[in-house]
Amino acid sequence: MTRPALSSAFILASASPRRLDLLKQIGVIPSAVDAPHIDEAALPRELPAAYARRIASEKLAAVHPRHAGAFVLAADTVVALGRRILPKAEDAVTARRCLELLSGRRHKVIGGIAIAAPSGQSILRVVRTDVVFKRLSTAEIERYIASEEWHGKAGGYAVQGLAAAFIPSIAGSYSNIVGLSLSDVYAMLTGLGFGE
Ligand SMILES: Cc1cn([C@H]2C[C@H](O)[C@@H](COP(=O)(O)OP(=O)(O)OP(=O)(O)O)O2)c(=O)[nH]c1=O
Repeated sequence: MTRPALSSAFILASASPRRLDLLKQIGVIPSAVDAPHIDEAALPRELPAAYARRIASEKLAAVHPRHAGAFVLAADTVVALGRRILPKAEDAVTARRCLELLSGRRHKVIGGIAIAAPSGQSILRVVRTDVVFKRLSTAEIERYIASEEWHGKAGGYAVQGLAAAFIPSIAGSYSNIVGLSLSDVYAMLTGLGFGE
């Protein structure tokens, strides 16, 4: 099946290959990728949704000025256990700690999406997906750690890989967990006149 490509200049302000693939899935082919470099530390007592919104908007603000006249999209994915923001796993110790916390529990994946239009107008959305993890044995956690699939992932897992075996139910957008809720991106882009 060929997907019709939508045509305005579109900058993806994200280094995430997942986000690039997700956009391609709905026929949005970025003309360029320009990754933001910002401080992603949470503020004291900052709640997960406020954090996702702030970071997505700061990523957009870091990249947008370099691309006047284009659509620019930035996003952030946060794994939240109650009021607690889990880290992006960059090492095995962090990934193991995340999996131990998620084991046998329900958590939220919160996606912040920020898009600027050539008109200068910009919009922000926060999208929530509920994810249930089965109880994980120590052996399951160690096998998952050995897979390295947790690397660079919020909350230390990737639903699009082996971790799918640990997730009996999801409520809400699946693509939001992977990195970008596609129905929300589509609604935001069409609302801003993209592809007209
Ligand atoms: C929970 C989960 C997260 N992830 C990924 C999506 C994001 O790439 C990453 C969260 O980190 P982000 O900070 O949202 O994004 P990033 O650092 O990859 O890219 P950039 O800041 O340049 O936009 O975790 C998955 O791929 N699968 C999952 O199931």
